Amino acid sequence: MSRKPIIAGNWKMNKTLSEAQAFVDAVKNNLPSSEKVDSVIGAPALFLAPMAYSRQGSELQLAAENSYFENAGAFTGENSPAAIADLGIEYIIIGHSERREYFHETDEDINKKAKAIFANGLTPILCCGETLETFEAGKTAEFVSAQIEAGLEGLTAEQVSKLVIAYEPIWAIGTGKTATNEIADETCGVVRSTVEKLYGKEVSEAVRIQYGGSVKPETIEGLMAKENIDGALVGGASLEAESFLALLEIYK
Ligand SMILES: O=C[C@H](O)COP(=O)(O)O
Repeated sequence: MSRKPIIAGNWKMNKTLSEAQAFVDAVKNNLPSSEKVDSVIGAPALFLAPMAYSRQGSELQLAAENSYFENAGAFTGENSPAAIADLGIEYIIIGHSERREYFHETDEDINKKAKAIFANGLTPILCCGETLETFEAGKTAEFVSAQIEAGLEGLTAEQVSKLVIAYEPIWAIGTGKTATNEIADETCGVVRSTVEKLYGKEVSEAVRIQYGGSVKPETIEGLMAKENIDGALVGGASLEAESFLALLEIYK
């Protein structure tokens, strides 16, 4: 089965609105066709409404970097998935290791977010990945499998077949240490096998799995050639328009 690649930037807490708008202006007419690849930028919630307006008519898709799991209520400072969906954007990233580590998000929170995002008609990009300690102890497969099982709890087969999962070894994020293509593919394969165990072959063949962690324009082609890798979630190399476009060059 051929899965459409999805290359997603994750800006994290970077840029001002004027910088974000300059980025959209620079990339919006230079992206490959969405028939070949989904080209996505994950931006701070503050910028999503103006970016959704200025990307109109282009191939640029947008992601929020997080949301809450309730649609409304007394949750000061949180962003509603319903309000994000109303902006007309496509994805919400959930369970990034920075959210898990610095904001103490649990697998249970992340699972509730996945359900809320699907209920609002958007697609979650569900992140998983192990620490250096877990990697060095040879426990990556069991750790990542457990994160996936907990994250998918109660989702339907139809939902999971539309899901995007990002495997990001924490030791490779922002460190310049990309996992080798083989390690990245092997663990993306573990993710796919976990989905197969839970939902069967058809769903596991449909789910798209990204690798993330120090992906650069020079390294993306080798990663994308691997069987189990369907895309990339990219931090640093997505911040400049030129570099983001270079990540997509192989799809032009
Ligand atoms: O979400 C993106 C990842 O955390 C990777 O960031 P990085 O490409 O700067 O290593």
